Amino acid sequence: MSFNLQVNQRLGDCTIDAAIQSDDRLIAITGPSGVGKTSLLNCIAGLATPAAGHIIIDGRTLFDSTSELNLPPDARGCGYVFQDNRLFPHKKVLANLIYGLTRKAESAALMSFDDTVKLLGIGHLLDRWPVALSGGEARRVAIGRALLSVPSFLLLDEPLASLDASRGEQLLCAIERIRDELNLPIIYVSHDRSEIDRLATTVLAMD
Ligand SMILES: Nc1ncnc2c1ncn2[C@@H]1O[C@H](COP(=O)(O)OP(=O)(O)OP(=O)(O)O)[C@@H](O)[C@H]1O
Repeated sequence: MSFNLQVNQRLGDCTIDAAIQSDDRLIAITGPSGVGKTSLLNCIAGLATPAAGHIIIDGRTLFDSTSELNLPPDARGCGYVFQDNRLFPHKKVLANLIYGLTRKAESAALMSFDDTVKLLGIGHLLDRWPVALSGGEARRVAIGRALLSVPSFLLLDEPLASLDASRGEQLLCAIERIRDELNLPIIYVSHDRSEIDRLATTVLAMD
């Protein structure tokens, strides 16, 4: 099974009570602003600890409150593309991209560096500083960096937010290819129903 998640968490006034099981390689999480979508991703990445539940991805248990198993973030193999990208501002795009790659055998890569750059259309940006990227360019670099880190699974938090229709369509096509060509479990967070209908058949609606 690709995903077997049950997460209970309380954050201030917000209570997360989420459960989903799916064999799909891409599942979507949707719901209104403030319902806890990002907090749920943080639990899956290991950046926050649920009060109770389990997180099992591709048969690998990352968290289980019953057996008190809680893998640290760097043992989870998570490629996390944050809403605000979080590129290293002091490294050029090329250095951001190879940051993860240099820590692992290049032969283990899901896709070669050149193919990743081509898929995301970022070849002309390699010598730029992050501060000189548009929102859509930075998002594509962040996805490239996550893919090149050879993740066991990918978390995409509102990846199309703040992009215009044409840039959004380009990125959606790239995500469809990642979904179809790489054998990688993906969790896609969005509040946009049309994006979700296009990408996912398994949807966790939080409310
Ligand atoms: N560490 C924390 N302590 C207390 N409350 C928190 C904490 N982190 C998040 N929250 C609250 O939990 C709620 C859920 O936040 P979260 O960012 O997960 O929502 P979201 O569904 O991703 O929203 P958006 O769609 O706007 O990004 C919010 O009310 C937020 O203020």
